[in-house]
Amino acid sequence: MRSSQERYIAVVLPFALAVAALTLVAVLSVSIMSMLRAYVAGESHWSKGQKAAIATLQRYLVTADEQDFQQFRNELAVPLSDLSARREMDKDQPDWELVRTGFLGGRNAEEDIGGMVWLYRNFKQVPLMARAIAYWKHSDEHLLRLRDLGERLHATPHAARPAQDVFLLELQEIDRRLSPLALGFASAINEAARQVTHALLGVLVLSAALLAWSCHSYLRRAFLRRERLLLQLQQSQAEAFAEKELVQVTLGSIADAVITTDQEQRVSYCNRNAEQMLGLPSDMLVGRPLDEVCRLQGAEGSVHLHLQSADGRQLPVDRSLAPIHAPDGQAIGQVIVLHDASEARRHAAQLSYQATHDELTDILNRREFERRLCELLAGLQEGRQGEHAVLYLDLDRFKVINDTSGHAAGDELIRQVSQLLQATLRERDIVGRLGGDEFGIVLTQCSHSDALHVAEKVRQAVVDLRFLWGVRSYRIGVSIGVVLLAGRQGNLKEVMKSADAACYMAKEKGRNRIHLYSDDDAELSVRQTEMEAVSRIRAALEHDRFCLYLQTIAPLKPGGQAHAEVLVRMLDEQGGLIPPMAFIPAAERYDLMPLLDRWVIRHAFAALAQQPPGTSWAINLSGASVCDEGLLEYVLAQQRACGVALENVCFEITETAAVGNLAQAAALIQNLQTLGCRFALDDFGAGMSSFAYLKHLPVDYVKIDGSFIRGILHSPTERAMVESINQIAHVMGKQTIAEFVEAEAELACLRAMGVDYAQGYGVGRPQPLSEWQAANKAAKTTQIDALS
Ligand SMILES: Nc1nc2c(ncn2[C@@H]2O[C@H](COP(=O)(O)OP(=O)(O)OP(=O)(O)O)[C@@H](O)[C@H]2O)c(=O)[nH]1
Repeated sequence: MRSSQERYIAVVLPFALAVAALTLVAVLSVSIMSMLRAYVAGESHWSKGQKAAIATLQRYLVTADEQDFQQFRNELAVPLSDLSARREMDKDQPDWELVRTGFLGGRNAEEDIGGMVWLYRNFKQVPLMARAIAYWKHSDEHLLRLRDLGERLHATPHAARPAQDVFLLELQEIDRRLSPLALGFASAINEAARQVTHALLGVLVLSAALLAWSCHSYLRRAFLRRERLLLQLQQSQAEAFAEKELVQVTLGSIADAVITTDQEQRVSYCNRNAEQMLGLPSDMLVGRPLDEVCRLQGAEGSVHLHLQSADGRQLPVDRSLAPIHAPDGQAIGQVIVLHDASEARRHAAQLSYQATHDELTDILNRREFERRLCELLAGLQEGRQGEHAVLYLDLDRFKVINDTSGHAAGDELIRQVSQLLQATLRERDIVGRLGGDEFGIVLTQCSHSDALHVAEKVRQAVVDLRFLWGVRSYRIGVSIGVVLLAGRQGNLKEVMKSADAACYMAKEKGRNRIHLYSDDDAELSVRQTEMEAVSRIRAALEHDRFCLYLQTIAPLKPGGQAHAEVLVRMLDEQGGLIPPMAFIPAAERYDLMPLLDRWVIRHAFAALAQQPPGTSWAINLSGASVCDEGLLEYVLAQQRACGVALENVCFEITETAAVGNLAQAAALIQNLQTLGCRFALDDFGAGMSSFAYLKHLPVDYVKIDGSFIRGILHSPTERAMVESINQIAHVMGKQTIAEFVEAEAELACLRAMGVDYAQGYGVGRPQPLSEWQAANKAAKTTQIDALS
């Protein structure tokens, strides 16, 4: 952008130049005119001198008066002086004094001489000037002749002069010559003056026209520019107005309070919401110091503040500040935006409450309970002093209330127990619902002896609670595990595990009692080992860390079809095999078998669907799965998912599982048989009254318990048992499978008895699925041949 000085120069300079040019032209014109006028005046003196010289010489010719002759000389000196001045000027290096003396002698004014010299020197080549000078130069010869004639006449004595006529004639002849030259010079000079006058007049007119034209175009441009600026201004004004209007409407309609201040922190604007929040109208706010009208409380620098309005109300607000800057960057105020945070903070408080409290009981949830316990343990780790205790509570036979009076009754009881616990305990104790009918209590700063008393007080309070639901009245008990905390002691996981195990022990020992955890409690350690196994099984289920093994069941009669039993192995985190005995008992005790059975069904079905047609596998079902009402649907869903032929699936259930759940087992067997599945009764003979049940169980195969097979070669009783099982099964239309067959002799004996199939190391060891697949492909037929 040009500075104002530059703009001023840009405007003024053309005019200054035009005026200077005009002035120059005017000065030049006047000077040249005055120089020409000097030459005209000089010519007049020259002519007068020349004329007077001729006249006085003529008179001298008659009078011979010396005075006349002197006058002649004086008069002639005028043109001759001009001549000498001119001749001096024509030299390369003129003597200016001689020039000046010459022109002065020509009766020229002293002040004109400079201009005359300048004009002569600079314009002698210019045609008009050159013409005048030519006349002037032509006169030289005649002037000099006149001088000579005069001198000659003077030198000739009067008497000796020739006839007067000779001189007179010569004089007249000179006069005749000089007169036209003088006239020519004068007219040339006048012509020059005229032409110069015209030319300068033209230049002047042109310059004036030029000046007028540039004035006109400048003014026109300036006028147009002004018009344009005016127009822009009007637009800009309209835009500014619209923008201001938009800002005002926007600020007025936003839900936050907007306040602007000036440099002195005085309110310069506030919108409608600001008026409401601050409790004063705008005209009472504008101009007042911000601190006076907007009183905020809260930590310095915090955006979460409380605003105290003029009428004393406290409003939670979030504040944001933004400085306002002038175009030069200087801060000229700020914008303060206050957001009414009541709703947001209420919502946040509610969310935080929900995240930390149990929905049903309003006491702490498990996560918050554990977080607080964790804090306490961290304090102990850091060396903080104090004795505390953790109580793990599980209501006894709570299920009964749910089952007899419904879930709503159970919920109500859980609520009442929560209130009871809170009422029984001190403020500073931590009470939370850990899930279901389990509660956790941390007795903070409570001596160990007191802790056991408090636990007992809690137990008693629960026992004393008479829960009424409709016409029914219930009394419940609670089993409590207690872990005493002091000094550096374990992490949260360990403490909770110990409390849980202690609670379990309280249950095991007959319920409604307190069990104090101690590290060297043998029963507890068994329980903890089992619980660890349970968590390992759960993790393995979650991460699919199981694999399938297969053990061949070979036919002992020609034409019989080989099949195989599916066995499951667990993998540890490193992929190592965990034998069934290390996890099946724990899975059975902690109700994980249905999950495990489902895992096997899903994977075995998928693998079997990929086998050659006619391949048949037996899958074990635990007692718990026999009672699993959803099992049938699960089997169907898996069949649909992988398309396995159910005719190739045989389920094995143990005799004890079947007998323990006879009705469910019979129903399940029938339902699955209808779909094409077959059934085998596993470990047959192990039970006390196996035969009595066999007729109620419509199985296809009976698997003779391995304990009998081991004795068939040496014990007549065992052999008789196997024979009778085999016979009775055949009579009932079932096929038999001998388990744990190891020796060739056993095989021969079983074949002789007419047992249909054999399974055991003597037939084939359990193999991983892939190995079994490869081996079975090749050996499928030869194995049968070898056995026959
Ligand atoms: N009404 C209700 N029942 C629940 C809730 N959460 C879990 N349960 C039930 O509470 C019962 C807890 O059973 P358990 O603690 O295993 O058994 P119990 O009947 O108390 O018997 P023991 O603990 O062995 O003495 C289960 O039947 C759950 O379905 C709940 O929020 N409301």
